[in-house]
Amino acid sequence: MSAVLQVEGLEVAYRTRGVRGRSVPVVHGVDFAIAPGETLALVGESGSGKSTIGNAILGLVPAAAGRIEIDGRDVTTMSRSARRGMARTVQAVFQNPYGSLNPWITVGQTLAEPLRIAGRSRPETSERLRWLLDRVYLPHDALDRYPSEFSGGQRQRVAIARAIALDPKLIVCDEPTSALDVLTQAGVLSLLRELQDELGISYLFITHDLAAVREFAARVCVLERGRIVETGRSEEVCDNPQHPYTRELVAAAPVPDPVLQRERRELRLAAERRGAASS
Ligand SMILES: Nc1ncnc2c1ncn2[C@@H]1O[C@H](COP(=O)(O)OP(=O)(O)OP(=O)(O)O)[C@@H](O)[C@H]1O
Repeated sequence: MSAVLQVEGLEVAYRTRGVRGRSVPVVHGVDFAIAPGETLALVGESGSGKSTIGNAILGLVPAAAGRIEIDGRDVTTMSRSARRGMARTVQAVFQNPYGSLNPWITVGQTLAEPLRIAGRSRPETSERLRWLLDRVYLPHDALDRYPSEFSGGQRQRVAIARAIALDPKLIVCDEPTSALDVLTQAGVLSLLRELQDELGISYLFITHDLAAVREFAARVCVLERGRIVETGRSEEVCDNPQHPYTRELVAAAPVPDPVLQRERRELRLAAERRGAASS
């Protein structure tokens, strides 16, 4: 099966400020691929270039050299408008659910925006909004509420709903749980996995958290100063006591997110009641 994402010889450099600004390379000849429905984790110390690679894939920073093929199309050579069109295929979930949602618009407006840009009709949009909320276990009345009325985990679920609105093939998850408490982290990861099983999405999972990698990703690339120094199955990298990164690993059993569990239960009961009433 052909890869959803193929990165070859990727180089990224940032320009320093000022009139004598020079180019500082931070990603050096990175290669990796992600298959349909697969999760690949990108781990490495702070500053090793993980987010820069994610941002290059999302078109937020330019590639200095190399290819980034998404769904068979090299996005590094695309025009801006063609690149914007790729938003249907590749989406992102970022670390901070407090900052990534516009606080001035309702959840309904947030989720409707990509659908409006994609030209969906009003009836299609309202049906899709309800479908999205069901997928992330939020009640339909969430549509009229503002981000400030939700917990961090619930906001991250809104961000996930927005990311899946247009059926993307790939989601770049850049530290999607690191701003959340431990209980909520496991809930968000289990939701991402559930969506992967249902919708076949691929994830590039950028993280420091090896326990999460072990739980969530089949393969992992270890990045050091902008270079991939190791690629392997996550159990090989995470369970190897000799590996320098395993020192960080806390053997954390997945912990259920109590809020997500309660909401799932309530929604299930409500659906059962509706079913009983209509039969
Ligand atoms: N906008 C920018 N302008 C200039 N340099 C940058 C910029 N963003 C990142 N860098 C530099 O690029 C290098 C890689 O940063 P990046 O954020 O990709 O690393 P990271 O592995 O994601 O780190 P962290 O885990 O802390 O998020 C670092 O040296 C960083 O200082």
